[in-house]
Amino acid sequence: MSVLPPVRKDRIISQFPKCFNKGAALNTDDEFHSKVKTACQQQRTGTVGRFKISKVIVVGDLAVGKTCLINRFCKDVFDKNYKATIGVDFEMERFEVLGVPFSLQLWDTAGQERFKCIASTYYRGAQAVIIVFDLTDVASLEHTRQWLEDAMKENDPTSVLLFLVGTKKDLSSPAQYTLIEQDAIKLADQMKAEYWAVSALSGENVTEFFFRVASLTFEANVLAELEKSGSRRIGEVVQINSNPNSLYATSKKKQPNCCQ
Ligand SMILES: Nc1nc2c(ncn2[C@@H]2O[C@H](COP(=O)(O)OP(=O)(O)OP(=O)(O)O)[C@@H](O)[C@H]2O)c(=O)[nH]1
Ligand SMILES: [Mg+2]
Repeated sequence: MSVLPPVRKDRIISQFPKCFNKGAALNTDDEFHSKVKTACQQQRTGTVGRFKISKVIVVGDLAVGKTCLINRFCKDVFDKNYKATIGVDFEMERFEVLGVPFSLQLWDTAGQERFKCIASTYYRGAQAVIIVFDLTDVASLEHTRQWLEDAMKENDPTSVLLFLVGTKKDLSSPAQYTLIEQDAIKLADQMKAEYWAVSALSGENVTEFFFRVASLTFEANVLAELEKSGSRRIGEVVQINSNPNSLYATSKKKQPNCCQ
């Protein structure tokens, strides 16, 4: 019996969400991976959908808008007053991807230097890292390299999905935006991160961005499960017969009876 309420209707993902910019995307596919689609149809996603919760950490300079970004998505609110995050906070978001339940644990970390040592103890075990900068503050973009380095000290760079997100899009003029976007795309490419530009105030691209995070994380998880299981089918119970005689009995049956 499930104790959880059904997933909210606006958290159901049935189509592969598009990237923001094809020049700085983790993948440019139009659909979920065919292996992933088949595994979901056949309910062979293993631990994904049953016990697995994927950890996502959100890092970046103070006041770039990490908390506002998360709050816009999770609670659909925006607070214009700055309240620094002390240490960390987290939100759980439940999705249904291709019919499979999937949860993200979003860790909102503090950007202020004095809370950084507390926050960094929560970096470990992330499946996705969201590095946030303010589109109106070029220094915050420059600092993203350091945030990436710190986050990667605690994680396996080969398996973590990276996102570079510019916030406060509503505040930047088109000319200012074009300039900073060029640098951000270059940097995202070097980091092997996917670039997004959003506004927590207007909500522009916020849902699209988190759907993309959920879908890419889900896809990576299912592919990893499929790989782990190798040729064996995920979810299949391998039965090992504990009676050694049964093996003998089978082969014995096949033996020609030489006494006849
Ligand atoms: N105009 C505008 N302001 C924003 C946006 N996002 C955040 N802000 C403002 O920027 C300030 C800082 O936002 P926070 O989300 O608290 O920043 P933070 O990155 O969580 O800061 P720390 O917790 O100290 O690391 C607040 O005053 C917000 O109202 C946005 O998209 N547009
Ligand atoms: Mg905060």
